Amino acid sequence: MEHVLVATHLNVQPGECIKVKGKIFPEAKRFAVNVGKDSGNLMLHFNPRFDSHGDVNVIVCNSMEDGRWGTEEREADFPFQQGDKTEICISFDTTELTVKLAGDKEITFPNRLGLENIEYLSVDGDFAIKAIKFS
Ligand SMILES: CCCO[C@@H]1O[C@H](CO)[C@@H](O[C@@H]2O[C@H](CO)[C@H](O)[C@H](OCc3cn(Cc4ccccc4)nn3)[C@H]2O)[C@H](O)[C@H]1NC(C)=O
Repeated sequence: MEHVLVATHLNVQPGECIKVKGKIFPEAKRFAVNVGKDSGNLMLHFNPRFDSHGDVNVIVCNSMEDGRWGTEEREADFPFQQGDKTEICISFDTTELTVKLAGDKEITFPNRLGLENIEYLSVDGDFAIKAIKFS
């Protein structure tokens, strides 16, 4: 997937929130929000798939360590629609990450890398960013 945005040299602390607001393309196949240390060390690859890799309307979450993917987790909820505006809020602590989604849905994912801060954010795929907010 092509990068829509890459932010580096961040210093997001546990309990702080990374808010990504934007619009999903009308014909979107997939998009991803990645947070971690750098492009090869991701605490979370958050990847909603509308129709990609044989997945239809599934959120795939994974981690990446030294360029190698971890074990995927697939979520039951899929609060996304092609063409819609959406906002996700990622926060973390030493044990897990929390992704707040529209409709008060929430997804958690283990902090497998045990990172104490987030230095890297990228947004990839069929998504037009409106705003990024660190709070
Ligand atoms: C059933 C046997 C094959 O399993 C499939 O294996 C595919 C290839 O690993 C899985 O698709 C990959 O899943 C990853 C998350 O686990 C990512 O979503 C992959 O796409 C995003 C992506 C990022 N990058 C950049 C990259 C790649 C390597 C190192 C550094 C950056 N390349 N592809 C995406 O290609 C796909 O989710 C997986 N499907 C299942 C059902 O397990």
